[in-house]
Amino acid sequence: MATILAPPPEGSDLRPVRGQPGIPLVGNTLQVMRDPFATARKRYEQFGPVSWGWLLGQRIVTAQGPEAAEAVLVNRDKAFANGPAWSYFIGPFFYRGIMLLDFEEHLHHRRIMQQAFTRTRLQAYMDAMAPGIKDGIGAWEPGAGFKVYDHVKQLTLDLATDVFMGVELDRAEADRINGAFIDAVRAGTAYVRFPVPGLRWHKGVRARATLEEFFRRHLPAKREQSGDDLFAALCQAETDDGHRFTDDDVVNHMIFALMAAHDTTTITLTTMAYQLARHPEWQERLRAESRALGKPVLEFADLDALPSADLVMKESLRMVAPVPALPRRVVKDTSLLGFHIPAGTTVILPMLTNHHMPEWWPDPERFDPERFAPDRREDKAHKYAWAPFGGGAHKCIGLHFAGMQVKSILHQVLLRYRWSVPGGYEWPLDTTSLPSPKDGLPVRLERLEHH
Ligand code: HEM
Repeated sequence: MATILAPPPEGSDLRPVRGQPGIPLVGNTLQVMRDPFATARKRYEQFGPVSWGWLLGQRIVTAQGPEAAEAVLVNRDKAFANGPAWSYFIGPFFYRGIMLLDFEEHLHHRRIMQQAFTRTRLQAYMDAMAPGIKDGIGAWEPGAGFKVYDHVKQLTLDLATDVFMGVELDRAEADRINGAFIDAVRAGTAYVRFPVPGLRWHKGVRARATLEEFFRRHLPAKREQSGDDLFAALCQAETDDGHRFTDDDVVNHMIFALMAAHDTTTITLTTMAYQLARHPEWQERLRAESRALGKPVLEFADLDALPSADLVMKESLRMVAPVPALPRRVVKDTSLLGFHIPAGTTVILPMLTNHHMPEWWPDPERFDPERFAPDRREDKAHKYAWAPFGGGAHKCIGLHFAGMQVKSILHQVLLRYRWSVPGGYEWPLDTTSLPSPKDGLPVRLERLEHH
């Protein structure tokens, strides 16, 4: 039975949001988790872009499509807040991370943080990660059943110690910090979960304490010395008018940035590896481009010299958006595409399924990187048709960093290895948390003799 979320104010020409809410609290959670694509499609066909239902213990309005995404992300009336919406999912572990701040305060922090993502800084991060990539992938063992996801996850985690923390750690300490980091992320990204103390939740809270203690201990030294890592950059970041981060800010932002950077890049690289295994002609095309560069390590100046890698990265981010949904809390009554949304509602932008809408993407299930080529540019159908990095005030601050890291890793891997999957293989994509292959994406990895 279709019901309305709330009646629009008398005399307004706004429409009520309709939906099939399901059982209170639980609602459509299982269907959405199991098959977000089919569920989104059905809702869109039944109710249009804006509908509501119970999801993950809350009354949730799902706002589908790029037009809704634009309205919410641009947030002209400041009706949509990040903090209360994201805190519900990740608050205890990523407390006061920049994505959880709002409005004036967020802008203030964002201006300072921008200083850690300047061109000069990015160049230094890129140089810092090259040796770690070489060692990391050099240790990969060729053969059948090589799990791409697990190896890439480990690699990005190891790189985080160099590029993000810049602290020399003995193995035991590195393992302890990595372990805490994994627990915090796992607690934070477990989508099927309510804020009830449970095992994962408690582990996450303990992990948060370990990370806080770690960063606080190293902070005085970082304040003293300059360095090419993000930790040093956040310690030194200063706006033109002299604003800097407090010690607490640095700790909170470091813990959040580690999380924001890690799983997202891992998912992007894994999706690219999957598509390049299924489409060997694309893998060869990218390899040829990398070889043509004639150098084993990608440099900052080479970032624009891999156009096919760009196309494949964009198409992979379209097919599997690493952040599958962006939540916002409505802080004052507002309207969205002519629908009345009362204060207190949580609105979700489903980026994962938006990228598969046939209204905006011809043949959306087809891997077709050329759709982003200059003569086609299907993403130009709407400014928010392709929005894996979000948009508006909270648009991903690390998007160039992500491109740099993905390309640096891919370049070295393409020169050293070839990989394949059996014909007809399709990965089992788990969409209950951040999207990832349930089987870890096993490939046959082959070492190339002359790289
Ligand atoms: C392909 C990889 C990545 C994807 C798809 C991605 C996606 C996103 C998205 C969708 C948001 C917006 C969230 C919202 O509006 O609620 C975001 C925010 C953010 N991302 Fe990324 N991200 C990636 C990599 C990174 C990296 C590598 C870093 C850090 C080096 C990073 C740092 C951040 C930060 C700090 C924010 C919060 C910005 C703010 O609230 O002002 N991300 N990211």
